[in-house]
Amino acid sequence: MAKILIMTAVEAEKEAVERGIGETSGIDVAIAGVGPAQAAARTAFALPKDEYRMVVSVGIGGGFKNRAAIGDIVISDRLIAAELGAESSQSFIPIDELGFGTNVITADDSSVQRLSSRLIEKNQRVHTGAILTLSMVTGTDDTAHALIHRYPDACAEAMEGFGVATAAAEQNLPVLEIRSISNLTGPRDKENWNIKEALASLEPAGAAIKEVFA
Ligand SMILES: O=C(O)c1cccc(C(=O)CC[C@H]2O[C@@H](n3cnc4c(=O)[nH]cnc43)[C@H](O)[C@@H]2O)c1
Repeated sequence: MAKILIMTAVEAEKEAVERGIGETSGIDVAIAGVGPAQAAARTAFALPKDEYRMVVSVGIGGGFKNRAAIGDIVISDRLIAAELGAESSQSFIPIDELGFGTNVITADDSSVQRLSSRLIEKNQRVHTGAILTLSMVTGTDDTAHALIHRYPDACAEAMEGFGVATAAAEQNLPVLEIRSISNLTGPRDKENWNIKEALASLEPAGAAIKEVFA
């Protein structure tokens, strides 16, 4: 049976996910690197190495205030390249409207729901919604508010999901993104990042991927 490919940005995320998965031959976890370009390139490089039926981008991320708190898990129903488009004096114009492709890749709804239910059974706090992919961590309330204004269903932001999804889509493979929240989006405040708690939440995420899909 074809396998599942999980892409994490860094080794610490990979190790956390692998602890949750335990022993299995049906899932490979690979390092995507940080940022959408490297994530797309590394995913495209990994996919021909085996036969895969699904790709999952997993890692820590920033939660939008009042939508996801530190330690919570967000599962994407839409993976969005939040900055892919053009700025105008009036508003942001997404690349779809410019006629050059899309900045939204949609996840399979039943996969999102099954994974969400499994994580709730594991007593995780779970949200489903859009996850934004950015090249720069949001560092002001103004930017966070502008992003929410542009994407009202956004729950979290990170830097790899749309890159991973773009490589998967090129192979007509379904994709999911799962983020455990390490920080809230807004003013840069490293003291309030809790990477340890977010990495701990990636373990049940890995276990749930295995139990639901593998
Ligand atoms: O600003 C710093 O000093 C700093 C220190 C440690 C890590 C960073 C990162 O930018 C990590 C980016 C990495 O983690 C994901 N991530 C986590 N939170 C966010 C966020 O609020 N916005 C975007 N990305 C986030 C991201 O996917 C990268 O893999 C900075």
